[in-house]
This record gives sequence, C-alpha cells and structure tokens, in this order.
Amino acid sequence: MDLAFVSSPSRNTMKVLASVGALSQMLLTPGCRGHKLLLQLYFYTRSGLANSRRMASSSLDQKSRIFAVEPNIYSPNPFYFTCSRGPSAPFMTPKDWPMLDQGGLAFSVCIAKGARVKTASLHKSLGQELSQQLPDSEILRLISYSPENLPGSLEKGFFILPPHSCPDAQKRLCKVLMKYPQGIQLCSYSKGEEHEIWQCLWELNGGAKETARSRVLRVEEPVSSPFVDSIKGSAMFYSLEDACDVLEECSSVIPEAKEVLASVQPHRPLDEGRFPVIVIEGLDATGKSTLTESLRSHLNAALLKSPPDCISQWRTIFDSESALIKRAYYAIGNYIGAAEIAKASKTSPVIVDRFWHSTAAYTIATEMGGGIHNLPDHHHDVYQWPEDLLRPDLVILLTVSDEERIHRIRKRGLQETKEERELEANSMFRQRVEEAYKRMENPACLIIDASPPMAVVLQEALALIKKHCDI
Ligand SMILES: Nc1ncnc2c1ncn2[C@@H]1O[C@H](COP(=O)(O)OP(=O)(O)O)[C@@H](O)[C@H]1O
Ligand SMILES: Nc1ccn([C@H]2C[C@H](O)[C@@H](COP(=O)(O)OP(=O)(O)O)O2)c(=O)n1
Repeated sequence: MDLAFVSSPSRNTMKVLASVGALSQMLLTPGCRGHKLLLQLYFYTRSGLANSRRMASSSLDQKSRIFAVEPNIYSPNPFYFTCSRGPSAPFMTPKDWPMLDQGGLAFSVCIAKGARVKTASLHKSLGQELSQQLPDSEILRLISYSPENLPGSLEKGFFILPPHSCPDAQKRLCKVLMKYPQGIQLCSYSKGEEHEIWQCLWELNGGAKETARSRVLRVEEPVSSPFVDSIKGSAMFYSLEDACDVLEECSSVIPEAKEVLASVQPHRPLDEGRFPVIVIEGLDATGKSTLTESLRSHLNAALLKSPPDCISQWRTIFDSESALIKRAYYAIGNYIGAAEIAKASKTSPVIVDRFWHSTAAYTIATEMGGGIHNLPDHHHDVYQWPEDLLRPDLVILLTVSDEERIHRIRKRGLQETKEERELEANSMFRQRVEEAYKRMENPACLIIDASPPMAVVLQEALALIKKHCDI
C-alpha cells in the first residue's frame, strides 16, 4: 500500500471517497476497524482514478461480461452495459444512465451459474427476500453474459435501485446477501466526479470488501436478445424430455414431481383419433369456461383442460416454485393432457380449455419485460409448436377489453390468484400475454372478440369450427 499517497490524498480522491462514503460506512464489518477499510477505499479509489488500465484487468473485465437490465420506468428497452475494456471506449455518464441521473447508488446482484434447478430456486428465494427487505426499492431483473458464449455464460440476477430517501437500503441489501456467501456477485454503481459511472465489485466473505473498480461503458442493444436466450434455457420447454429432466432433478426436494412424472404416458400420441380437437385460449375471465361448456353440449364433445385433472391437485405447489419448475409442470401437463385428448378424440370432438399456447404465451410475457415491442419478433422460434406434442385442429383465442375483463373477474367473485391480480394491475403484462398468443404459429390462433353476449360468441365459435374442422 502506498502510504505516502494515503497521507496526502488529492482533492479528487477525497471527492470520490465522499461519494462512496455512505457505502463504506455501512459496509464496515464488526471485526474490521474503520481506518483499515478507509485505507482499502483509498487504495482502490486511487487505483481507479490513476490507472484505469490496471483496473481493466479486474476479474470482471477479464470476462468482458455484458449486463442487461430489463425495461423499466427509466428505460423502455432493456439497458446494456459493460466495464472498461479499453481507453477509447465511450464511458457512460449518468445522463446516459437515467437510473443514476439524480445521483445515489444502484446495485447489481448476479447468481453464479450452477445446477439449474438449484440456481433457479436460489434466484427465486433471493428475489423474494430482496422484495421483502427492500420494499421501496425498484428490483429489476438483470442478466449478465459473455457475448462470445451467450447461452453458456448467462447468469441471472437483479438490478436494485433504492429510493434516495432510503439510505439504509444498502445495509439491508448486504444483510440479505451475507446469507448467501457462495456464488453471489455484488456490484455497486455510483457517479464519479467527472460524471462517469463507476462499478465497484464487492467480496461478501464474512464482511463486505471492495475488490475492484471499473468504469461503466454503454453497450448497444444486441441483435439477438439475451432475454430470449434466457427464456429458452430456463422456462420454455420444446420437448417432453426437457421438461421431465427438470422435474426429475427436483423430485428429491419436491416429492409431488414424482407423482407428476408417474402420470406421463410412455407412448406419445401425435395425431390419433378421427374427430377434431379444438382449443380455447385467452386471458382469465375472457369466457373460456363459459364457451367450452356451451361447445361441449352443442357438439356433443368431450371437454378436457390443461393441466389435466389427474395432476391439478399439485398445481398450487408448482405455482409457488421457481419459473423453471413451474413452467416444467405446465409443459408436462400439456403432454399428459395430450394423451387424454388423443383417446377422447377417437369417439367424439374434443374441446380443450387452455393448452400449449397458454404455457408459451404466459412464459414469454412473464420473462420479457416492458411493452410489446420487447417481445421476440414475429416468426421467432419461441412461437413454434413443439414437434412432439399433439397438434390441435383449431385454436380459438378469446379477447375482450381490459375494462370488461376486470368487470367479469369482479362479478365472478372467485378468489383471484396472484397472477390474476398482477394481470389486473399490470396492463403491459396483459398486452404481452395477448400479443404472444397472437404470434403463435402452426397452429396460429383464430381470434374471436368475446365482448358480445355469450350466445353471439358461441355462434361465432361454431361458425369457425364449421369452416375449419370436419364436423
Ligand atoms: N360473453 C360474455 N358476456 C358477458 N359475460 C360473460 C361472457 N362470457 C363469460 N361471461 C362471464 O364472465 C365471467 C368469466 O367467464 P369464464 O367463462 O369463467 O372465463 P374464463 O374461463 O376465461 O376465466 C363469468 O362470470 C361468466 O359468466
Ligand atoms: N396449459 C396451461 C394452462 C395454464 N398455464 C398457466 C399460464 C398461467 O400462468 C396460468 C393461468 O392460469 P389461470 O389460473 O388464469 O387459469 P384458469 O383460467 O383458471 O384455467 O396457468 C400454462 O402455463 N399452461
């Protein structure tokens, strides 16, 4: 340590120290005396200011990782950044980074890649704990990746924006993270004296210690969204095997996973039966149950749903798990449902209340934030039907206005699920689900405006069925 430097710090250094002062105060560990930490801060601060090239060789820079923050109130598109990789790179200023425009601190928390079920569960419990401990902070989804190896290097985490009025948010964040000493990377972000943004990497081993500083650089939005890659690796399943692998991996901790797996038929029907299979899709309270029941009696059809009755008793258990496990359950539910559909279609038409399109549309809408412009482009792989899943003859999507749907939910008076409450509160999420439904292909959804009276909706559905199915 350069003690001469410490004994006569420059004005610049003092200013930067002041800006990280609040953080250092809070990060003092019980066994660590104040002056020791101050010396460390001098050291890293000086290194950052005087020798950015040296800092460029920090562990973060070596990996050249890119961080992507989901769309949020400050940025309608995902926000991409990295750390200093060369002197000519354009540094980011708080103006480029609206989240820090008003000053203050932001944090990123990344969860190291590990066994996928464990990592997904850690992500979920950490997210829940952060929301509980930092109720006033904006907690956004963050992914970090190496551009050379996107799917293989992808790590998930959170980007946290505490309110300015809450200085102890930092302390609370560290308290949560100290419980997870392994595999968690914490970085803080603050404005420097020349309006540049600094990323500080903290080691959370027993106490919090700053280990590297780098300047933050802006990165252009990549052509292929890492958020879409993240969906494909963590919540969307395009084959029964993929989804079963996840439930097998978690069956030692979730015994119900074994029960679900036991309901999977070894033989996978793809196009058995003679009678048409008609799926009714739509957001909650668009009238699916009402229409499917009417179609059942008009067409003398079998009425089935996905997830099927034989596994629906465990639905709430899987709903409370990580996205990976929850969506694996619904994906498998479609395959178990497909076996029932194939059997029933040998003797009558089959009406199905929700199927694969629900699984895909809700997953895509949940994992992609912001407006519908952030959804994967039309014809993207994510909108394609799984090759090993029975393909219905017709899929009808019911749509109604937001106001009418909410009116119906309230009139129905059943207990709302958390997701329904979110749908009610979050019109952007509703729009993403509906738009994702509309982008599905092979088979695509045929849309019926379900706002008119039930009898009118039924007649429209019957007309479509007559036109597209052999009935
Ligand atoms: N076309 C319609 N016009 C008015 N109300 C309707 C119509 N279709 C259904 N409803 C009512 O809206 C509520 C939600 O319908 P439901 O069939 O349960 O929707 P979903 O199965 O899509 O959740 C129910 O109270 C139902 O009676
Ligand atoms: N085949 C299915 C059916 C439902 N889902 C998921 C999609 C959403 O997360 C919820 C929607 O369920 P919701 O409780 O609104 O469904 P119901 O209308 O009550 O059947 O279930 C699915 O992923 N796949």
